[in-house]
Amino acid sequence: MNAPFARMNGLGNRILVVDMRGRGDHVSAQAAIALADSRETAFDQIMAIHDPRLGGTDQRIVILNADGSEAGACGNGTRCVVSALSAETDQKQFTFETAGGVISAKEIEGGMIAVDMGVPRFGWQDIPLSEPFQDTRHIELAVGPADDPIVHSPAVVSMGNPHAVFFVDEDVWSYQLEQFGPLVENHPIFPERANVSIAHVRDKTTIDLRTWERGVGLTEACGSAACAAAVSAVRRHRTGRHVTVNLPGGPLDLLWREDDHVIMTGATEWEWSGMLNPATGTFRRDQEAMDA
Ligand SMILES: N[C@H](CCC[C@H](N)C(=O)O)C(=O)O
Repeated sequence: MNAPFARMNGLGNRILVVDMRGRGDHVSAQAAIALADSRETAFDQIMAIHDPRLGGTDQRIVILNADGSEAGACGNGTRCVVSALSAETDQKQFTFETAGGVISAKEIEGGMIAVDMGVPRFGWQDIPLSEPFQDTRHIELAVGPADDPIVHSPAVVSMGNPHAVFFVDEDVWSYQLEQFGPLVENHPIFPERANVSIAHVRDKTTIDLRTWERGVGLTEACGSAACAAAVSAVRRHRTGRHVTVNLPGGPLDLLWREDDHVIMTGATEWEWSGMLNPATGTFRRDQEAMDA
């Protein structure tokens, strides 16, 4: 039986929201890879909406990367899920179970969606790292020649998924992230791999950010990386707790509240809808979308 899906994006982060409610199966890794390979459905994350299984949650979300691996968090995709669900009913506030923990999100004015991404974790076992680093604000890791590294000493944090953030002095576009991103993603210090970002702090309230996503590659936007950069900048005394993070696809508003929760607010966009086979990834677009 085919499942309805929508192609959406959160600041250019390409998301397929698949409605798996009322069924027992899953979107397979094979289907994910097939959909990622097809030009029309090429995506960064699949957000599969399943029936809830934990009390107090509205839905369970299974998040898949383009390589078929599972992710514990996806901020941009979570906003797309809220936008899709709130279009169905009058409900504006949701609580989701994800592999990375329970998160809540709500639609606010102007179609913007705010996601409570939960509490960042900084312990080396939480990220996880393969070696005990006590101070995860800077870990010993450098890319390039030892005497003149291209980037070095990233801050590391788990936002439900692992992140390494290199703070740089130059413009983020002057770095070949596509070259060293995969090396850092797969470095043995990260036993579960990592999402890799370069961050440039413009001023106390503004960060520019580019991300190489684990299991995906370069993306227009990565919401959990924006959270990772914002909390890391605070830990390094570079910014205040409320910042704008500029991603290639647009800005996100980030607030690290005093109760430790990280609130990420931004836009989403619906592109088109269709039906897909969750086992194989074959799909068809709705006729009206094709005629449009
Ligand atoms: N695009 C996502 C994150 C994807 C995470 C994924 N690449 C991983 O952790 O494996 C976001 O907006 O937060």
